[in-house]
Amino acid sequence: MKAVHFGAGNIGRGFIGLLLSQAGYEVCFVDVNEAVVAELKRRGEYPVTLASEDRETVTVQHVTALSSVTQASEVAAAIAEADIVTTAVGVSILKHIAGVLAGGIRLRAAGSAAPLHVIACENAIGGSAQLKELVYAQLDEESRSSADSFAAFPNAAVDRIVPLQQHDDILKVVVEPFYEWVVDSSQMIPGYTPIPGVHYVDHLEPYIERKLFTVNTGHCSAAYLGELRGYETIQQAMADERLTSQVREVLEETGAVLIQKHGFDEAGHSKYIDKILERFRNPALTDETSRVGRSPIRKLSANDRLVSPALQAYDRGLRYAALARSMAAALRFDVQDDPESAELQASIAANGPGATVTRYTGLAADHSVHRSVMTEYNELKK
Ligand SMILES: NC(=O)C1=CN([C@@H]2O[C@H](COP(=O)(O)OP(=O)(O)OC[C@H]3O[C@@H](n4cnc5c(N)ncnc54)[C@H](O)[C@@H]3O)[C@@H](O)[C@H]2O)C=CC1
Ligand SMILES: O=P(O)(O)OC[C@H]1O[C@](O)(CO)[C@@H](O)[C@@H]1O
Repeated sequence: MKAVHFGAGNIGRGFIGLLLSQAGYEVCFVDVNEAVVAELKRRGEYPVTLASEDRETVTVQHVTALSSVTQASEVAAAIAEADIVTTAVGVSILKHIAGVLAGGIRLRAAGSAAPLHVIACENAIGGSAQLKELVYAQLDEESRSSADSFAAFPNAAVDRIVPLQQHDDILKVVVEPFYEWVVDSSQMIPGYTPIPGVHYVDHLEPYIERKLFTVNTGHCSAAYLGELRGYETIQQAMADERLTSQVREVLEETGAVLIQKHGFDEAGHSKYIDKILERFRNPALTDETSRVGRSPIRKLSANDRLVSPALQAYDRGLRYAALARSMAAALRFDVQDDPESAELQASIAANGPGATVTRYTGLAADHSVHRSVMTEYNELKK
């Protein structure tokens, strides 16, 4: 079995590539990082270490790599022969890989036209659907209808904390032991071979919303509030009791939405929150607040981890003040080397915070959630 995986970064190597390899796939990574590509190709394996007490290391084998910059035709040929294509490049990068993926699909249509699953493993609602739209925009009518007959783009939710890596070995990844990969089985081609470790569900929304609005909402809240208080890592931030209780407050707000909307059991959801807060604290990891808060514009967008649950809480007459505080803290996220942080700060300086909130969240100035964000923003400035 053959897999092509776009993005040989933290999640690519530390989670998706690992699981696919353990399931018996030969994994071909595709990346723009030429050094990582060359090393994967040369060694054909790499180590993944679990951030737990005994720090178990597994060797991921039967891997190779191609450059998405210089080897587009080889990548297309690999896609034409693959059983599965996965991505972990970042949702905003999907548009850059759509062309080569379309090329692979065209080639496959002219050849085997065998069933192909394409799964975007990104932190986004409907990631694979977004990728499909980008790929289909590059295909003509005939290729689109051919692709319809053999390719499926099931949406997925992925969860594993993999911080920035700093090792002498550029391929080594240290990951938390926990992982969850949930795939929408209703969008899979009938007769598919399940991947061990993947949880297939016929209705993904409760899973992706529970994950994004708990793990990711909580994590970025800890990062934004932590940055404001001068903490460099999530572990330092989570040692601050006041900050932890503010993060818990946020998760109680999103939890109320999730419980009401999806019927999660209240006690069970409370345990889920406890477990996630414990994962954030993992002393075997060093996770920088600047990484976890990265790309604040994406995180403040209407369909993402802060605005979406706040709007759903507002619509249901539930509380959203703590979410508004996290959004206000996101507006203060001023981190060098993060282009979205720079853009946000430039917008605040040029247009003021109110117009900036409207521009990036889509919330009108007279919306209650917008007002609440502004109240919290002014409070945080004091
Ligand atoms: N790190 C984490 O804890 C988690 C990350 N995610 C999601 O996984 C995705 C990847 O995140 P990370 O692995 O942390 O990021 P990363 O930055 O470590 O990896 C991304 C990789 O994509 C590569 N890339 C960039 N442009 C490319 C292109 N045009 N073609 C091929 N490869 C390209 C980069 O060189 C890099 O190796 C994101 O959507 C993130 O939200 C989801 C769950 C956990
Ligand atoms: O690119 P993003 O959305 O910040 O993704 C990374 C986040 O996803 C998580 O892995 C949660 O699954 C966190 O470690 C991290 O905050």
